[in-house]
Amino acid sequence: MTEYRNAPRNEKTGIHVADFDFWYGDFHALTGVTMDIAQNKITSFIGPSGCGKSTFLRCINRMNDLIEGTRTAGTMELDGSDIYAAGVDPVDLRRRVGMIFQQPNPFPKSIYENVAFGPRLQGVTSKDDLDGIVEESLKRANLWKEVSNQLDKNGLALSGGQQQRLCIARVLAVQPDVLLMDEPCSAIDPTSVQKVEDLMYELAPEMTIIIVTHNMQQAARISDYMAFFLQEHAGEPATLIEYGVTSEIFSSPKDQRTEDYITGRFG
Ligand SMILES: Nc1ncnc2c1ncn2[C@@H]1O[C@H](COP(=O)(O)OP(=O)(O)OP(=O)(O)O)[C@@H](O)[C@H]1O
Repeated sequence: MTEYRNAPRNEKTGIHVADFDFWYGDFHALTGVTMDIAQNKITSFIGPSGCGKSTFLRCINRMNDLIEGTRTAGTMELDGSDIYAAGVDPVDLRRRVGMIFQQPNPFPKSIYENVAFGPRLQGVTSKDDLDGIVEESLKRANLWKEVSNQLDKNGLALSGGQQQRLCIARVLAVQPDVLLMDEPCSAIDPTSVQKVEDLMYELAPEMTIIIVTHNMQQAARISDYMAFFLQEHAGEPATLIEYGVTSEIFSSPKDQRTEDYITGRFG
């Protein structure tokens, strides 16, 4: 293993991954991923289309379990506990490891109900407690000011950027340790992009954030660490090529393939 795929130095490890492989049925999508993802920092996953970024992201909260015939090999641990151990409840894992998708996907319910949904499932019943959680979550998602006087409005009636922040509020309401974001800004307007990026900065000190992005400028702006994935040959699994401090990868990539990608020579 090349040294530059190792853990960021002087950081606490949030997610430890070693020799991790993933298959969709017979299709071997990812191989040999080894990385320690820093706790309470922002890490971006970059790479050409189809190099397994989203697949790997979805392994972290076992979303791929929902796809028939998938399997994994290797180690993936959250705060030292095996994510794939027999006793792990994927629903509980997904509360700790929240996910935001490219297309905002609020429930067709009121803004209030969207945010209160998770806490209710966790057994919060008091109206005062729920009111408090809804307000706090919407504030943390930078949406409160825009919606505080219309909490009964259907979440789907909001703009795309507001819907995305509503989805973030919905995740924050159950107090996750990790936030996975799969191209969260690619379907929203530039002003909302700015708001989501501001929000990521604000949240990072208290949670581990991982973002898949095709936007190099965004990766450079927001991420502390960056991981470059590549499927080098068609039909062969993709893998992690280079991983490290974002500014260092941009200024002096150690692998020629990383350099070729970030300078726009392919992908
Ligand atoms: N549900 C699935 N079943 C079978 N193969 C899949 C499935 N989802 C993705 N794949 C395949 O796994 C590989 C990795 O796909 P993935 O979506 O993880 O890549 P990506 O890097 O996130 O791509 P993009 O940047 O285009 O979103 C691709 O070859 C893709 O076709």
